Amino acid sequence: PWIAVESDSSDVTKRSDLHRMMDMTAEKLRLVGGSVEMVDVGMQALPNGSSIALPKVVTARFGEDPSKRTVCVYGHVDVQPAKKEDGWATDPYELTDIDGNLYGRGASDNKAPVLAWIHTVEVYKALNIDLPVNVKFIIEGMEETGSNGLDDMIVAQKDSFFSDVDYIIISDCVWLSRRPALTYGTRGNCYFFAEVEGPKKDLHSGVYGGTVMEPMTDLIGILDKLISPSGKILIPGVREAVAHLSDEEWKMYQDIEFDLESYKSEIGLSQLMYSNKVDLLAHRWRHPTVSIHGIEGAFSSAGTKTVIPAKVIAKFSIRQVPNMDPAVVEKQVTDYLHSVFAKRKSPNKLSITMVIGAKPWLADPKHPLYEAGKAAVKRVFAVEPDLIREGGTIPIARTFQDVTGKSIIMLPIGGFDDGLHSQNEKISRYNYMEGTKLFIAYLHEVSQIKKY
Ligand SMILES: CC(C)C[C@H](NC(=O)CN)C(=O)O
Repeated sequence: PWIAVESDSSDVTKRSDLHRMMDMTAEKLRLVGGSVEMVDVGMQALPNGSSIALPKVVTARFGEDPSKRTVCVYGHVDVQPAKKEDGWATDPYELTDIDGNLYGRGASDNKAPVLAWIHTVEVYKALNIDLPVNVKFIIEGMEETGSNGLDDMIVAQKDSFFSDVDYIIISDCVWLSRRPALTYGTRGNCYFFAEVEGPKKDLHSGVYGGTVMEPMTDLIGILDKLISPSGKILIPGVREAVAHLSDEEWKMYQDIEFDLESYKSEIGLSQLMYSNKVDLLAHRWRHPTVSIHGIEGAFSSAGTKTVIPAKVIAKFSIRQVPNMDPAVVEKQVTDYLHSVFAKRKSPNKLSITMVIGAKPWLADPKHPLYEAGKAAVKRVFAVEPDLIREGGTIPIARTFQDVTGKSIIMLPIGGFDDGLHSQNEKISRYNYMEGTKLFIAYLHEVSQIKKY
């Protein structure tokens, strides 16, 4: 039933579904014996000046034994948008089991991993075995749009909910290959809207074309100046801020099992930006990049409408890395695009807004949490895990680290080919089941950690 809920946090018309999803999450946690709270995190301001209630954050607690360690599991139950007509083979909101894979929007990102964690505590209860550690949960519904409201909640509950938490565990990422992995870094994300506004209404391109400077032409012109075809970011100051790749990191990347040919065939491309493993991994994990996601207001349906759109809004984002800072990136991008736009001498109006400013996160992979992770992976899968970073963003990871001062581990169970945010997202039954075993084993290993 979780997949059937269209808990798309980016679409305000789906907000009631998102509220229902949070209620279902709370109910599930209650059913397995948790002390559950639904925390009101306030309102979300919308671009049109109105506001809408944010989904409540669900917290839960299992066990309060002061002699045990306490872990806090973070996850999210909101999803990215999905429509069957995007090219899905099945209904994205109907869980479909094909050949041992469970398809549906949010299957891997992040509903199944959240359920696997809930099943973990349920298993201990069902077998009448005491949990080896106290377990807390914090499950949100706005991760896919930047975790709106959660930062403030963490600050507010730093000395209450988080006071007895020793470690934070996040399972909102995927393995790099078929080998299980432990993740010690994520990139951040600065998400921008660039709006170009021209005539007061859309125009017929035959009647007016050639007489006006078109907003869409202006917009495409400035977007083209963000990044070169070979991937060089053209915004002054951005590349200069990036932390240097150390010899130790280079060696770590070199030792990781990763096949470029399989990567190419997984995504259906004959050529990649880099042809050696270390460069490719470094540009996936610890270099910034610019991606252009879409243009609102542009004609995008089938057919041939000959319109000059009056107002267009580009959506693009910069995955940022240590030592970049979202506030600095915001200024660099805004100043640069305005200067590029000024050279066009267009009468149209440009405005740039940064709507997400999520920081990158980096942990020490030598921390005992990672040793515990290695032991748990070995126990369940009988292999050593890869130590990897993640190119995507968990907006709240850095806040957890900075505000609570607790150590974090990312313990993924999703497969490398799960298709997060894409068509036909899935999680395999194998990863779901073995992943649950991994979590069960991990709680035991964490209980064995000596004071750090
Ligand atoms: C800020 C982004 C929208 C966050 C998003 N996170 C995830 O996909 C994590 N599962 C991302 O695009 O990286």
